[in-house]
Amino acid sequence: MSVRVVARIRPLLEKELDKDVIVRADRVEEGRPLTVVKIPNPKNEAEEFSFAFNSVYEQATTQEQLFTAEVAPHMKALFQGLDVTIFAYGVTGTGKTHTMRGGLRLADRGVIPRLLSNVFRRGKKLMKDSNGATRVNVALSYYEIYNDKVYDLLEPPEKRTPAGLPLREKDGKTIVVGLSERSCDDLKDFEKLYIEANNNRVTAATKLNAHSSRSHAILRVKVTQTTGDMVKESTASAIDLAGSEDNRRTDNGKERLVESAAINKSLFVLSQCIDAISRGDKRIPYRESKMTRILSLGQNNGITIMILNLAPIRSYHLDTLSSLNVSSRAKRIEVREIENEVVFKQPPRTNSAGGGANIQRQPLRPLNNAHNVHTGVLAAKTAEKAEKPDKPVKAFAVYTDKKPAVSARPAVPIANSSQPRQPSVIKRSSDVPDPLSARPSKLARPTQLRAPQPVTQPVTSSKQIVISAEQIEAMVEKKVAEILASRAAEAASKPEAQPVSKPNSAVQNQITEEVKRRLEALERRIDNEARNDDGGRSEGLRVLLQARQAKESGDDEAALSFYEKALPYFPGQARLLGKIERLRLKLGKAQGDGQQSEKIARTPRKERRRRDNDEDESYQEGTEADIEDDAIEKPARAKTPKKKRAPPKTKAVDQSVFDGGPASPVAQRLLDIVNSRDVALIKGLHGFGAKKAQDLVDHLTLKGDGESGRVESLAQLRMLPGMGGRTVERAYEGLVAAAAGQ
Ligand SMILES: Nc1ncnc2c1ncn2[C@@H]1O[C@H](COP(=O)(O)OP(=O)(O)OP(=O)(O)O)[C@@H](O)[C@H]1O
Repeated sequence: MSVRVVARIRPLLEKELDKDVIVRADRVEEGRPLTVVKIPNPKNEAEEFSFAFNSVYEQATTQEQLFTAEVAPHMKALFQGLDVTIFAYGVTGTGKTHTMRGGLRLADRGVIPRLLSNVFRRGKKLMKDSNGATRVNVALSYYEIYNDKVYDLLEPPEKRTPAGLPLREKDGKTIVVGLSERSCDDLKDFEKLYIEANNNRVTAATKLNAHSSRSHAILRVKVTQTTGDMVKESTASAIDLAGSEDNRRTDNGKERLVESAAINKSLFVLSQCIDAISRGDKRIPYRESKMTRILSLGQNNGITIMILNLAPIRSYHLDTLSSLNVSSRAKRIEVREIENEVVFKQPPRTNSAGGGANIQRQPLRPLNNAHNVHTGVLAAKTAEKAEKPDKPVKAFAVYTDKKPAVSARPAVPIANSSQPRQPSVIKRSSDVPDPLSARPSKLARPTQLRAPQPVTQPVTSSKQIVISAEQIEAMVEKKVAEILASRAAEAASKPEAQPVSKPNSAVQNQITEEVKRRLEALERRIDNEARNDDGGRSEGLRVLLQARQAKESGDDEAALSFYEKALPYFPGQARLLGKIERLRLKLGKAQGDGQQSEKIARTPRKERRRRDNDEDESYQEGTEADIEDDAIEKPARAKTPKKKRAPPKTKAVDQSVFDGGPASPVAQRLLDIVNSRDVALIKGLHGFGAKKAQDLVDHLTLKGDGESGRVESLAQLRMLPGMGGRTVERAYEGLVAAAAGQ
């Protein structure tokens, strides 16, 4: 299922009563729930932007209403073994802490105390209903991320070390090493702990909020249910993020500015992660901030609810628009709804006969991943009941009121939690392949909770989600080990080949050191590439690495095969083709199917050089040839200012295509690329950089997903911001040249 994103508009504060209200909740149709936030276009007040969410809560919404609609329905799932994450996001002073923590009066209590109250109540009921056969334990940990450092809030501030607590990845989850955990028996226990811990949290008065949170606060509520030797554990995480701040408005002093920079940076990384996930990128920059590592949006299993807090007044206008944009994209993020595994307690170790050091310990046996009955059944039932829309609608919708956008492209209201949700509505059909946004699919869930069973196959996603840095690391490590092993075997099988004066192991060491050094350089290079990757380029480089490794180990057949596999990632790359050709010759293979090789051989050197220069600049910087020749032997090349590339030489272009004339096939191709809104694709256009591509996509996104957001002609494209001068012509000529070179 997708991350559920709901918006909450806070009421006016006393000092704001005379201020101009510009944000309002709306519905797509009379009689439907509130699912739309409307806000004027800052550049044209007559125009209004609309952002659709799963649910929208207006100013008068009480704490209880929000909790009942958004959090309470997931408590059952928590006890069935699913992790639940709720986080508040928004600009400073918009009500995140109010939503999560709330006030001291009963009616003002926020999501966190209500959640705990619900957990204790359910736990007690479960124990009672099972006549004591099931025990439920609740344990808390509470920490903050302040200036990108993690501090335990359950420990007094004197105990903090300057570096804070380290993070580590374990079983696919990020854990804070050395974090304390306190068992909690009832609400009173919790409140005492929570109030004390909050006194340790860094807050300060800023111009925009008298009690501004200067840190992200993460409360983890671990629920452990024990029945006999069966242990089920799940965690509810409630996260109160610090708010982004526009320091032109805050008058922040030096200390506040440092905090603010850390807050803004982590929130920026979060928005980058959201963008990358919603685009289907392979690399998600989670690791660039501790907050995103911990939040692991889209990587964590279970249920995730994002509460976007909004202030309704004009002074927040641009900030509100920016957080509306980010959160709208967050709705595209899919999370896998998988319960945590049930484990069996270890029998106590004894020294009796049959035991002893030689006996292998029985490993903890995961139960079959029994899936969430509640949401699964509910979803299935409601999907049946739900009236079927004519066509699936994207979850994300930004549109303006200028056009009859609502009816033209109805943002199907995604049901409020108080109503059954319709996951099928917001999903793309699985049988329509969408290469631009490969997303992890939801796992099939059985409809019945199964009895404990012996180990079964672990459930895996049907699609590859991301190749993580760890996986790449593991892959490279494995390769290094393989090469070292094959070198060792080679050396052992040919003792006569070793110089007599050198002992075998010394030569081996020398070789392995060399191989290691070279592979490390390659790994570093690939890591760098992966950081900047926006397409299949790092995948291509990974294949090239394998080719290089195969060559290192003398396996020319495998090397050739890997080089050939890499070719689609770098089509027409002369050096790569040259390598393939040389290897083919060396292996005595016919060139019949190597048409490209022939083409290279016949292409005059000058022409080849010219074409190489016109090729995608990104490949020029990261070619395998570079890896071999430069990255290993030389330190990273000093960055010299990029020379402006000369536009590719093409035949005279018919100017009418730019002035509203009929679109040629190339013009249509250009428009298709632009309308794909895929930064990676657009960036590949001649004369486009990452920024220009991103700006264009942002502009189109703001215009909405309807007709007004599509570019229908090159003349129209030329009118868009940043598309002036010869930008469009250059992109067009680049495509003409590419077509001619094919
Ligand atoms: N729904 C609400 N009802 C009443 N008052 C609210 C509501 N939401 C926010 N407020 C008030 O608005 C002010 C700012 O709210 P809060 O401190 O929760 O903002 P925040 O988003 O957590 O800010 P920061 O990021 O700076 O910590 C507080 O005085 C709070 O009591």
